[in-house]
Amino acid sequence: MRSDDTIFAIASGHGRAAVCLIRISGPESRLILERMADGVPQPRRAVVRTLRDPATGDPLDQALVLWMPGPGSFTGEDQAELHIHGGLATRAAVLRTLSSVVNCRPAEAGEFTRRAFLNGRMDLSQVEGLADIIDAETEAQRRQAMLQLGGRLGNAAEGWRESILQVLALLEASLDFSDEGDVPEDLEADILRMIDGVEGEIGRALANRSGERLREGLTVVLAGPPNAGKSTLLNALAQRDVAIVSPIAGTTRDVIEVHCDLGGLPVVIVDTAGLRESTDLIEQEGVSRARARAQDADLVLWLVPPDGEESAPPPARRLLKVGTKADLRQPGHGCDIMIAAATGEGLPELIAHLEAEAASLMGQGDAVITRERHRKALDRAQGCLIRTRDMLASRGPLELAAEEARLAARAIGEITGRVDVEDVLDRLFSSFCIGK
Ligand SMILES: Nc1nc2c(c(=O)[nH]1)N(C=O)[C@@H](CNc1ccc(C(=O)N[C@@H](CCC(=O)O)C(=O)O)cc1)CN2
Ligand SMILES: Nc1nc2c(ncn2[C@@H]2O[C@H](COP(=O)(O)OP(=O)(O)OP(=O)(O)O)[C@@H](O)[C@H]2O)c(=O)[nH]1
Ligand SMILES: [Mg+2]
Repeated sequence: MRSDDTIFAIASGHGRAAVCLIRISGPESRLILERMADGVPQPRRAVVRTLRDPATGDPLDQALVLWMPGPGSFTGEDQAELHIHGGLATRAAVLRTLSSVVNCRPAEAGEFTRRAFLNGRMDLSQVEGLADIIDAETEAQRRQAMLQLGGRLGNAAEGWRESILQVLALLEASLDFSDEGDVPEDLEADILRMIDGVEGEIGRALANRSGERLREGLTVVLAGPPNAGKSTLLNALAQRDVAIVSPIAGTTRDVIEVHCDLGGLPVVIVDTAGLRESTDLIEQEGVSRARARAQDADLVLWLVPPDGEESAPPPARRLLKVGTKADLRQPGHGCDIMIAAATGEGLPELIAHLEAEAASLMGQGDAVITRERHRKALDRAQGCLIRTRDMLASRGPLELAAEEARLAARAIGEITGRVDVEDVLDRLFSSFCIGK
C-alpha cells in the first residue's frame, strides 16, 4: 500500500445514522475541498458548505467541512473531514464522487493511524493505547488505555533505553581509552549501580500482570455436571436470556461467552457443556471444549447441584465451589458459596466475590505494561542487562558486555517501535477499524 496516496474512509459507524464522518488524508486533500466544497476553509475552523459533484455541479449534500493541514494534523499530512448527513444514498454519492474527482482510494483498516505513526506523531505504544481505547468496554480499561495513549509506557521505555545507552557509552569509552581493556574501578561501581537501577525498574514492571489482565478481561468459566444450573446462572449474571435452560441434561453444548462489567472491571463469563461421559458426538465435543476453557480460565466456578456431590471438578488454576438450587436443599454443604440462580438467592454475594477477585487481579490500574508483546521485549531486555552486569562483575570481555547492553537497548526500542517492528505493525493496524 502506497503511503503517499490520498485515502478516504467513513470514520463513523455504518448503518442508518444522523451524521456521517468522512475522513480524508494525503496530498490531494486540498484539491478535494477545492473541487467539491467550494474552496479550502481556514485551518481547523468548521464551516457549512454544499458539497457538489464538480463534473455536473450537482449538489450532493450539506456538510460541515474541516481543513487540517499537515504536518500538525493527526496523521501528520494534509487532512480534510466532511461531516455529511447520515443517509445511505448520501454516503454512496459522496464516496462515489470522491473517487472520481481526484486520485484517491479507500483506506485500509488502521491506515490513518499507521500514517500518524510513520510520520512520528505517536509511538507504537501509543498506537496500541489508541487501539485499546476503541476496544475498551469498561471504565478501568478506558483509563488504562488513556494512560498508555498519554505515553506512560512509551516514556518509561524511553527512559530505560536512555539509561542503557548511557551505560553503553561508558562501556565503549572504557574500551577505547583503557589499556588494560577493563573499566576503571570507580566507573565500574557507577555502571553497576546504573544497570541495577534500570534492571530493578524493569523487574517491577514485569512483576505486575494486572495490565494484561485488565486489557484482556478476567475469564470466569461456569463448569459442573449437566443440569447443575450453569446456564441459569449465566442468564442471571448477564441479566438477559442468553443461553437455553431446560431440565434435560446436556442442553448446552457450545461455549457461550458474555462480557460483563463488574464495578468497571471487564469479566468474561463463559457457560459450558455439563461434564459427563457421553456417547453423543456433539456433546463429547462440547465437554472437551468445556474442559479446555476451564483449564485456561482465571477462575472456575464449579457448580454443584443438590445431588451432585460426588462429581469431580476439572483441572483449573483457581476454583470456587458453588452449591446451586439452594431452594431445593438443606443448608450446610461443603461449598464456598450457595446460590439459587432461579430465585436470585445468593447472587449478590457471588457477584461481590467475583468483583473482589477481579479487583485483586487487575484493580490498581497502575500497571505499565498491557500486552504480551511488552512483556516479551522487557523479559529479553532484562536478560541482556543481567548478562551485562555479570560480565562486568566477573571481569569478562568488555566487548561482550557492551554487546549485551546494545541488545537490551534494542529490545526496549521495540516497545516504542524504534526498531524492527514491521511484522507487529501489520497485525496491529489490521486490528483497527476502517477509518481509524
Ligand atoms: N472529527 C474528529 N474527531 C476526532 C478525531 C478526528 O480526527 N476527527 N480524532 C482522531 O482520531 C480524535 C481526536 N484526535 C485528534 C488529534 C489531533 C488532531 C489534530 O489535527 N491536531 C492538530 C490541530 C490541533 C489544534 O491546534 O487545534 C495538531 O495537533 O496540530 C485532531 C484530532 C477523536 N476525535
Ligand atoms: N429450583 C431450582 N431450579 C433451578 C435453579 N437453577 C436452575 N434450575 C433448573 O435446573 C434445570 C437445569 O438448568 P440449566 O441452567 O439448564 O442447567 P445447566 O447446568 O446449564 O445444564 P446443561 O446445559 O445441560 O449442562 C432447569 O430446569 C432449571 O430451571 C435453581 O436455583 N433452583
Ligand atoms: Mg446449560
